[in-house]
Amino acid sequence: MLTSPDPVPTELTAPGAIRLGANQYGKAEVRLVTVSREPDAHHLRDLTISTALRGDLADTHLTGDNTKVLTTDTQKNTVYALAGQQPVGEIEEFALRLGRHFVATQAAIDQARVLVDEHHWRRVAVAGQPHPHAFARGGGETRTTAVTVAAGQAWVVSGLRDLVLLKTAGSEFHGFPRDRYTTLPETTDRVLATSVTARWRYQHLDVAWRAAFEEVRACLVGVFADQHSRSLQQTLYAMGEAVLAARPDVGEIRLSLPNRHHVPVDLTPFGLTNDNEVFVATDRPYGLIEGEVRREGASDPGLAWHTLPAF
Ligand SMILES: O=c1[nH]c(=O)c2[nH]c(=O)[nH]c2[nH]1
Repeated sequence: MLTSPDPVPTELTAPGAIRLGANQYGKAEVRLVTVSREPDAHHLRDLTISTALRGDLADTHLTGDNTKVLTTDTQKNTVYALAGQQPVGEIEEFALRLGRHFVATQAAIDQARVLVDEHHWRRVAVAGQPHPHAFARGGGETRTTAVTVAAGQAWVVSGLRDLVLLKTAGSEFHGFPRDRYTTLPETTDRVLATSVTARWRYQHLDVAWRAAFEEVRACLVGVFADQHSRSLQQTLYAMGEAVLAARPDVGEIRLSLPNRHHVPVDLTPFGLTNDNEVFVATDRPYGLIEGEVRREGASDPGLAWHTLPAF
């Protein structure tokens, strides 16, 4: 005999209003390369740009009426068109131009988010001379910005990622609790390595973007190199503290520091000693140390961090 299934609790079956939640749309990872051809040398910029628009976009979702949808194809074209009208300048300036363009020209759009990554190329040297128009991709480090434009306001969070740092002295790690599962030896002399992702919020827009970026980067690198580290956590805080001390225009900084472990290899099976000179660099798993360092009394971050991650 067939039995009817257990009744489903009514609160799970009762019809409730179904609504559209938060949404945004845009073109992700538009690749833009510009060459400015000056008489003596060419200058190269290599950017990846993502746009995302928010606003009165219910119709396209609910009825398929696209009258308020500035197409993602148009957003991509706008990136190229604005780059063609004047030099892109600093990534923050270009992101602000793009974001302001979308909010100013589209009645239905009240928020634009623009992420820009800058990829580095170094001018090559040939016979010791800087070449006028040949470049080599400069490592993996990327300069980033995330700009939000809304109702006459704008917020800028700039940063970097894949800044790989390593030091062979000045790093200890000990004093941690040992339980029945702890095997990690204490160390007073270890290799410390990480790949820095950093994002910091500017409290206003009147900033010399490149100089500010260089100063923040120099703080991060300088502290990593010079601080005597008792943990990557201590290093994270010291890096953030140095940035906030150097840059009053930065309200807070967020850091993500993977611990790229360098483990001394046991050479005793080979009848050898390892005097802290031979390591295996392991890629996973890795410790991941993350945190924010904030300034008391910083300005309201508004929508600044809502850009990150993209959604
Ligand atoms: O700097 C460190 N912090 C940790 O929390 C940790 N944990 C670990 O295994 N090694 C390290 N190193």
